[in-house]
Amino acid sequence: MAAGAVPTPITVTVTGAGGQIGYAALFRIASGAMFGPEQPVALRLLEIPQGVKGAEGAALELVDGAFPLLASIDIATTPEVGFDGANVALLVGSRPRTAGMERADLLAANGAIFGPQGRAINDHAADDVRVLVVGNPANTNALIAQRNAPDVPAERFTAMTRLDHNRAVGLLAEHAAARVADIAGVTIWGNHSTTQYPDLSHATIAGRPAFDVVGEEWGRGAFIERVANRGAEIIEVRGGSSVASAANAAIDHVRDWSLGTPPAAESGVAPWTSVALPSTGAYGIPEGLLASVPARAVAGAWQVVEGLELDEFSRHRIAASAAELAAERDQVAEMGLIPAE
Ligand SMILES: NC(=O)C1=CN([C@@H]2O[C@H](COP(=O)(O)OP(=O)(O)OC[C@H]3O[C@@H](n4cnc5c(N)ncnc54)[C@H](O)[C@@H]3O)[C@@H](O)[C@H]2O)C=CC1
Ligand SMILES: O=C([O-])CC(=O)C(=O)O
Repeated sequence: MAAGAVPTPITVTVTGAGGQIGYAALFRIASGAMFGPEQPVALRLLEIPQGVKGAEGAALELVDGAFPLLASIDIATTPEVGFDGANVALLVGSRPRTAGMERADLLAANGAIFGPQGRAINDHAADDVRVLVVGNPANTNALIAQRNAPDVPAERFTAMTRLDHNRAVGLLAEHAAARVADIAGVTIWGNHSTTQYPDLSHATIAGRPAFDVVGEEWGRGAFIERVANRGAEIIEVRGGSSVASAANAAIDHVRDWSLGTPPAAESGVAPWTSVALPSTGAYGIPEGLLASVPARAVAGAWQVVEGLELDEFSRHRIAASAAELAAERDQVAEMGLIPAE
C-alpha cells in the first residue's frame, strides 16, 4: 500500500446486532478496538425481522458516534446478504439462557440458526473469512456452522471461551491481589459450559507458580467452580446474562486473531489465551470437536500451544468436558443439524 493510502475496510458481520451483546460490541468495533486505530471497518448488521428495529436504532447511534474508522453500516435480514463479502463473522444472534436453564436446553432452540448461517458463509463470505460463534451453546453451534461450510477451512471456525479465560484471569488476580498484567499461563479447556476446566497448573503470577501463591486446594476447587458457574452468577445478580464482558471478550478474541497474541509481559512467560478450535486430536480431544485449548495467534492463524504436561486431574477434567461435547455433537447429528460423515 502506498504511504498515506487508506486500507480497504474490513467487513464485519454481526448477527443478533439488535440484541444486547451486539449493542455493546458495535461501538467498540467502530472505534477501532478490534483492528487498531488505522483500520477502517464496514459493519453489516444481520437480524431477524423481530430484531431489525434494534439494529436500526444501533445504526442511527453509530452515525451519531461519528467514528472516523466506520466506512459503512448496512442492515440485512437474510444470511446470504448479511455474510456477502464478510471478512469477519461474529455469530451472536440466538436466544440467551434465562434463570434455571442449562445450555443443553438451548441446543434445540438455537441449533437451527447455525446450519443456514454456515451455508451462507460457505457460499457468500470472503475467502479469508474468520468466524467467531458467541451464541450458546457456542461450541456446538460453531460445529454446526463449520460442518455446513465445507469449502471454508475448518480452523476458521472458532467458538468463544475468551470470556471464561478473562474471568479466570480476573478472578485469579483478585484472589491473589495481583495485577492482571502479571498473570500468564491460564487455560480454559473444553466446553463453554459448567464442565469446562479452568486450569491453573501452568499459570504463573509475576513469574511464580500460581499454586504457590493461591494454593492448589483453592486453584483446583473453589476457583474452578466459580469460573465455570460465573455465567449463572451474573444471571442471578444482574437478572440477565453477561453482556458487556461478553462483547469485550469477542473483541479480544478477534483482535488477537487478526493482530497476533501480544508479546510476553515483563514476567517473560510466553503468553497464550483460550480458544475453542476444531480439534486435531491434541491432548486426547477427539478430532473435529470444537474444544477450548491453549492457543496463540500468529500471522492470522491460531496455533495450539503444544507439549504442556497434564497430570491425572487435568486429563480427567479435559476428557469429561470433551465427552460432553461429543454428546452434544451426537445430539445435533440426530437432529439432522450436521451432515452425515
Ligand atoms: N460464549 C459466551 O461466552 C457467551 C455467549 N452468550 C450468548 O450470546 C447470545 C446473545 O446474547 P444477547 O445479545 O444477550 O441476547 P439478545 O436476546 O439481547 O440478542 C439476541 C439477538 O439475536 C437476534 N437473533 C435471533 N435469531 C437470529 C438469527 N437467526 N439471525 C440473526 N439474529 C438473530 C435476536 O433478534 C436478538 O436481537 C446468547 O445465546 C447468549 O447465551 C452470552 C454471554 C457469553
Ligand atoms: O451463562 C450464560 O447463559 C451466558 C454465558 O454464556 C456466560 O455468561 O458465560
